[in-house]
Amino acid sequence: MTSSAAVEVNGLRVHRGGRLVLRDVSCTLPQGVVTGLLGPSGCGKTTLMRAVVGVQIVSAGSVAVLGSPAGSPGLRNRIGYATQNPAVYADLTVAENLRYFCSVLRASRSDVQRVIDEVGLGGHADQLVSSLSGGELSRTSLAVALLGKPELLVLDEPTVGLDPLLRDELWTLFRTLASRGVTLLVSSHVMDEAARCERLLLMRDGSLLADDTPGALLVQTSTGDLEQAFLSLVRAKEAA
Ligand SMILES: Nc1ncnc2c1ncn2[C@@H]1O[C@H](COP(=O)(O)OP(=O)(O)OP(=O)(O)O)[C@@H](O)[C@H]1O
Repeated sequence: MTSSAAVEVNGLRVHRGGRLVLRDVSCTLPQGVVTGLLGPSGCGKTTLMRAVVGVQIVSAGSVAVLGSPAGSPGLRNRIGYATQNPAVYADLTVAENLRYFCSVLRASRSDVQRVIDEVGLGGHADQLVSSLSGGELSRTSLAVALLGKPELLVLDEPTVGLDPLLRDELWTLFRTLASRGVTLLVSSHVMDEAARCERLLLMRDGSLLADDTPGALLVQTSTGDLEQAFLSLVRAKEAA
């Protein structure tokens, strides 16, 4: 593992439900960088994220995270993971959930207010989670992932259902965190989010089509936008 790599994935192969859903995936996540994981629904984004977090049974290959094998007990408090289906308690308020997870993680109590402010949920802190909108719920899940100042954040479609203003604010937060040295892996199936990432992993049908900067992908494919670049890479692979 190189010193600047927070995550190194080598020859990762995963079966789910008897099907091969990750096919020899290899990639590197540089430390302090926002890496976008993009590709169509069902291509394997969540599965790759689960492997990085260490909750996915793998058939072959290796995943090293912050210098240790993924899933090592010592990594637990160093990684924040926000899933697509928020794992928060519906019958507690936003602040109660955060106080609960704060004690589970043994994070500082002052973190609760910090993360509420970071995700813009100040007006909803005392609201029951069961009454939140979809976007507020996903921001609550993101707030939980931010507790304890993790070194690696794995965020599965954190901006789904958010209006453009909130999306913009969250991407600004992601870049601020990265500038402090946090490594972020952020999935999306919306190509217009790709341009906001410093690096991109483009995925299709369980394989990586590209692991590069948005600018380099445009140059490599001689295209003007990342949607076209993705299509060009798909066609090149099919023609090969
Ligand atoms: N528990 C499971 N059992 C069997 N197959 C599964 C399971 N979970 C996921 N899969 C399959 O694995 C493949 C990859 O799924 P994954 O959730 O990683 O895709 P994704 O790119 O994250 O999709 P989306 O953007 O829709 O969330 C899909 O074909 C999916 O149907």
